[in-house]
Amino acid sequence: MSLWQIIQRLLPFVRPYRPLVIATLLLTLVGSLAAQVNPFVLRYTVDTVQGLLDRRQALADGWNLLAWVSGILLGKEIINTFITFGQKYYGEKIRINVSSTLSQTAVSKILSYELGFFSDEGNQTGKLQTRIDRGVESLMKLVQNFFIDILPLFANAIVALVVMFVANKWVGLVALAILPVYFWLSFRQADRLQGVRRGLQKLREEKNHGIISIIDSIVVIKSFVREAFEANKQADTQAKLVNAQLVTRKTNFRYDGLKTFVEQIGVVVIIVLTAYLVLDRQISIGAIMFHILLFNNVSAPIRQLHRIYDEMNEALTYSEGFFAILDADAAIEETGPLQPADVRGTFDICNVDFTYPSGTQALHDVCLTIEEGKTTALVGLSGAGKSTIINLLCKFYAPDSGQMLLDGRPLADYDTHALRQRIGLVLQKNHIFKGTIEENIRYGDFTSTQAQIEAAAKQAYLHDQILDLPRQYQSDAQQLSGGQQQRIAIARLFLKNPPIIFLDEPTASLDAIATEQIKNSLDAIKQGRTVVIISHSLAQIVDSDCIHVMKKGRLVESGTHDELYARHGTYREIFDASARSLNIEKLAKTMADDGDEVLDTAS
Ligand SMILES: Nc1ncnc2c1ncn2[C@@H]1O[C@H](COP(=O)(O)OP(=O)(O)OP(=O)(O)O)[C@@H](O)[C@H]1O
Repeated sequence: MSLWQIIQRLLPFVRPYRPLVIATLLLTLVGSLAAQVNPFVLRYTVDTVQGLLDRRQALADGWNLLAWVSGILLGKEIINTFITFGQKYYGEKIRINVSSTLSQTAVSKILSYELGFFSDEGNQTGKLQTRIDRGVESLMKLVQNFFIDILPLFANAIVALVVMFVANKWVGLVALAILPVYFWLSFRQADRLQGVRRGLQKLREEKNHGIISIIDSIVVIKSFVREAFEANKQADTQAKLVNAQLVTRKTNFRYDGLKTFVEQIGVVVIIVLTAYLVLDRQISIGAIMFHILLFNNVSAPIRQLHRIYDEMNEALTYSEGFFAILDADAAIEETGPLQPADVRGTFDICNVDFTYPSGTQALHDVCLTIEEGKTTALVGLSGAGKSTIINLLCKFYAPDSGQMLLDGRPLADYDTHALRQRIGLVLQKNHIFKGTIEENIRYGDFTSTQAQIEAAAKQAYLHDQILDLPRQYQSDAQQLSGGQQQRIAIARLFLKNPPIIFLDEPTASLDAIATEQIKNSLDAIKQGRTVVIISHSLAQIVDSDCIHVMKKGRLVESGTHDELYARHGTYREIFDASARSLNIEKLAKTMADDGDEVLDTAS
């Protein structure tokens, strides 16, 4: 991306602040004119003092001059203070507002993207966050450089250069001759840093991703005593980062030294030249100070040139990554025109193939039907593709090929948001947001009253446990146990009250009593709704109306529990293995013995 392209991309974000931009530009112009007052005043003072000395009129006549000069310089400084304040404040105001709009735009964009966007390697947590943070930060530096640094400095430099030329063309030429060397050095410096900076960006993303994954997996790390291993992994990235940062600093220091040297050559040449011109009686003695001060006005911004150019290059690097996030239009979730006012919930999946963006083909030629108002179970070993089917039914992903119909209409034709409003999804692990229990349950329906929230918590068998907490519904939801968090997800489902329900291992993290309670609650809510349930616990699915059995991404069997059991196929294999793992014989014997005891006592 070129600087011009970035400026064009930034314009729509800056445009709402047009009056502020104009005010800043005007202040800049006035400020750069005011900055030239000092050399003029100094030249006048030196020449007048020299005249007084030549005419042997010393202090008595000098007071008047000093009073005028001090008045002009202090008056100019007072005006300058207001100009600088206005310029900086308006510049900052533009910067802060544009930064906030950019961040908000990135957040809104990300929320509109499909799940595949987040599984891309460059968009993992931490990496994405670094790209947004760094991108906005760099773009803001660009806005700051332009409105707060470059404009005033360069306006100053140009005005000073013109004044130098007007005063004496030879001095003006010396000042002008230094500039190309300075520019050339600054550009070379920035170019050398360009490659390193791209590397730095990647390393910073990697470092942040690494830290976030350490926090996410801290329990596993500690339980396997892998602290040293994880620290080493980070140390490797850190070492590369240190190396890249040192290269950057070394390059900077080398070029900064060279540039200061070139600048000092300019100062020396101007002193020698102006002294010669004074001795040759071409200019007054005050002109020496006049030109040195003006040259300072020219070289001050040029001294900043590399920093500004550098930051601009940084902005180029990081803004590419940032705008790539804003521009990922291909990742925007697809939607259709159909508003499912009254969905019945019959899903027909025909010859569906599906491959995740990572390249894993999870479904092969799957054909199945999910009937409205019935409970359908998906059964299969881990990785068989059960959750993938739910992902497709929720339109989180689109199939590679084949047809997916809801109530006879292509799923793709449905308005995605409206469709999801009618689907309740409970996963094995559900996200609990930072906030109170009440806020987390209300996520299911923002319009619900406290009474409705409590009713949902009661249905999820969570209400009594909440009442035992010191702050009850206002307690921090993230501090709840895994099973309690699961019940929050189920309470959200009750509150949402959707006609279609997808349950992916909904009771996996619950204890036996809670599993039974929740099963009863879910059995109640299932009535008259279309339910798809995935569970490794056969007790959850034996009484489903239809069971589809998946194996390695393919549908291998379908039928009721009795039909599939009798078939001696994959379902029977899974069933027998489950029974063995539960030690059913022993359990049955214990229950039978207990039954005998009860009978004996009765007789
Ligand atoms: N987000 C993803 N990106 C890439 N591959 C994925 C993703 N999710 C699942 N897969 C792959 O797709 C295949 C099917 O996974 P899926 O989660 O549908 O299986 P499952 O039957 O639900 O398994 P489990 O019972 O363990 O939850 C697996 O090989 C898995 O590795």
